[in-house]
Amino acid sequence: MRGIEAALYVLTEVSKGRFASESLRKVSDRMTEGDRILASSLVYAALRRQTLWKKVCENFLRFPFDSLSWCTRHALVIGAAGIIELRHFAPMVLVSALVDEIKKRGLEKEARIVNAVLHRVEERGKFIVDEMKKSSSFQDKALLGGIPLFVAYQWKDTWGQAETLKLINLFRIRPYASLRVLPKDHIPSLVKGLKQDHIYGWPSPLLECSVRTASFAFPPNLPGFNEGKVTVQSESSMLAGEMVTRLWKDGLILDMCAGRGIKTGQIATLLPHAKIEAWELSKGRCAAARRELKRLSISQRVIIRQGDSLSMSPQSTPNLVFLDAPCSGSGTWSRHPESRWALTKEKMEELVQLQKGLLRKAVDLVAPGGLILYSTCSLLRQENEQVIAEVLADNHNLIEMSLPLSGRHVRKGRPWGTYIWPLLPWLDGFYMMAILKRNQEV
Ligand SMILES: C[S@@+](CC[C@H](N)C(=O)[O-])C[C@H]1O[C@@H](n2cnc3c(N)ncnc32)[C@H](O)[C@@H]1O
Repeated sequence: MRGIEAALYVLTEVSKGRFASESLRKVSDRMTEGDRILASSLVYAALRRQTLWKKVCENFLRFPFDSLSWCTRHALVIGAAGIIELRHFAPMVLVSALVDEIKKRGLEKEARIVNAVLHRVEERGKFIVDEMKKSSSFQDKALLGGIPLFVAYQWKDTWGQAETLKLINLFRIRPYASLRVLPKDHIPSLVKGLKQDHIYGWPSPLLECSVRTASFAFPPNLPGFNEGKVTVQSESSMLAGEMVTRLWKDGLILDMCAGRGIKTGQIATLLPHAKIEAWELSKGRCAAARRELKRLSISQRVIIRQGDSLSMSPQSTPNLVFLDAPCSGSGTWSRHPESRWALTKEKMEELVQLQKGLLRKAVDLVAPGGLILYSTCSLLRQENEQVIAEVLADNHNLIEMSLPLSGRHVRKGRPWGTYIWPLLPWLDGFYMMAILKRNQEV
């Protein structure tokens, strides 16, 4: 498969709700190394600033962009991103390959449109983008940063314009992979093994069990991966798991949203004496979580259950509830740029209702005197402080417990909880709040 064909395929998969990285991985063994690099560069350049490329193309269209077929829209976005952002290959080679792809699908008229528009983008596109860079308009800055406008305005309301512009720029940092290494005495041999694979890795100054790499992709055959000693996980995610282990004293830990079991596995590895029950709605993720726990050799110690946490009953009353809530993922938008464009105001409202429902359920379930850790990988106040505010308003026996987090990457929520700011390539944006359910009603 050629790189340009693969890029079109991946954008089609993304529009069906799939992750770009997974879709790229699916076709990677059908490509040469050069085509793999080309496909991945085009896909990420296109996805990071999709609305910007659309806007540039609209300058040269006489009818609405959205009236074109999906495939043509993808070709235009890939073409504009490639021509303006990627300087290492000839634009006309890209344009003719994209035109051929559209022709192959029998869309002769749209192929002519792609050809005409992308030639104009080649002549004028860079100038249009340079003019936007000079503009002081907030809207242009959001477009250039690849942040959906309604989110940029919500951040502006929360953090103010100056902070929001800094945050938008942080989303241009290229994310790198960090590795959770447990037991941590495996770190030296991992670093050595990575070096043999030409990957630079070094122990993180932030977390004892983390190794940072300067690699974007998941390095296959990591030394220690099959034995469960190494797991790809962002440092913010590791911090959330670590907070659970710091809050635990005794009794059952209930993980309400286990996903693929990444944090569940971390918690169970760090707390060999804790009893853990983990729930997950999705059948596929539940199966992935079971595989993950097997890889870590801890399947015996964790009960994984598939079902809706809004209506479940755990086997006993938990002393600690971990609610790693489903969210917009806005803190991980550097890593998963496709999620930026999947979020709509309506989707956001649905998520907020779900988050409130799950948090209310956590409050009902946790033992008096017990704790809840609420976390999201979102930097949107609606999914964080506002969810907490509503649940706290209905339950006067709940209070915030402070978390042992400090450093330049830590920010206080307003007024509750703590944000991890995505200041470094290994840190996603995260929010966490520990809640104590007091023993007596007040
Ligand atoms: C943020 S992810 C969890 C990530 C996970 N803790 C990890 O570290 O891999 C949220 C998860 O909640 C699940 N979910 C959504 N609604 C749910 C519900 N009502 N009950 C249980 N799980 C739910 C989603 O399928 C998703 O896997």
